[in-house]
Amino acid sequence: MSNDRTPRRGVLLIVASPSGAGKTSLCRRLMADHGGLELSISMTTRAIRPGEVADRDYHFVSDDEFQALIDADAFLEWAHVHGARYGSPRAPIDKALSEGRDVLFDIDWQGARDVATKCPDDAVRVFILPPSLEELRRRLVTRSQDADAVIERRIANAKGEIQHCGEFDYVFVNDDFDRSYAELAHIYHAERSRRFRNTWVDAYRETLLAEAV
Ligand SMILES: Nc1nc2c(ncn2[C@@H]2O[C@H](COP(=O)(O)OP(=O)(O)O)[C@@H](O)[C@H]2O)c(=O)[nH]1
Ligand SMILES: Nc1ncnc2c1ncn2[C@@H]1O[C@H](COP(=O)(O)OP(=O)(O)O)[C@@H](O)[C@H]1O
Repeated sequence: MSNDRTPRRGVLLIVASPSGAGKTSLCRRLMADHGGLELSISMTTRAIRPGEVADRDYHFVSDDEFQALIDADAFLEWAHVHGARYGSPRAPIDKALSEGRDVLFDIDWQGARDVATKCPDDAVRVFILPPSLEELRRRLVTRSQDADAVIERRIANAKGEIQHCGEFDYVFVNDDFDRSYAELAHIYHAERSRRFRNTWVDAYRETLLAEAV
């Protein structure tokens, strides 16, 4: 029997959380463990942080460049978040899906809602809650990549984001990192296995049924 598991229909796995809850760390590990998963690298008008790498973490662009991309309909979705603009470029997503790969998004609730409206069968939305707002602050301070005023703004925005967690398909609390990672990986594996995504099964079944026994 062939080991070919194509064609298949890709998952658009969206991970959202308030800033500091741990979504970037969880997404990085999921990417490292799964070769068939492509990270959607967003465009943003916010400043680059210490430790970030341009075109790996984000494509950093000016306001004018971002506007030109909106005008060219180059985003699957975009939104204002924490005073900057962020968007998911359409072309790499279309390419990954056409090649049968899955796409991982680290985007906010507005982007999650938009992608789920545009791609209702393929979007899978995961929301990550912090154990407490006090712990959220501790993580943002420990990460030490943002100025105090930026941290305060993110904490102030956290409640607004948490209010939207009811719109998501899956929600869990990121207390213990390894346990949370296992939860995210299980969600991804289960969603990948859904029958309608695995269109190769039709041909596989016929081969099995034709096998002489
Ligand atoms: N709608 C949307 N949100 C995004 C996109 N890229 C990042 N975000 C969200 O913007 C928020 C701020 O991201 P960032 O500046 O990296 O801060 P962090 O959440 O502290 O890592 C987070 O909620 C991200 O998930 C995007 O392309 N579209
Ligand atoms: N389960 C956890 N327990 C303790 N610290 C964590 C946990 N998950 C993530 N962190 C730390 O919290 C900080 C914020 O995590 P990050 O992944 O950057 O969050 P986000 O992308 O949601 O803003 C980082 O320093 C990260 O190492």
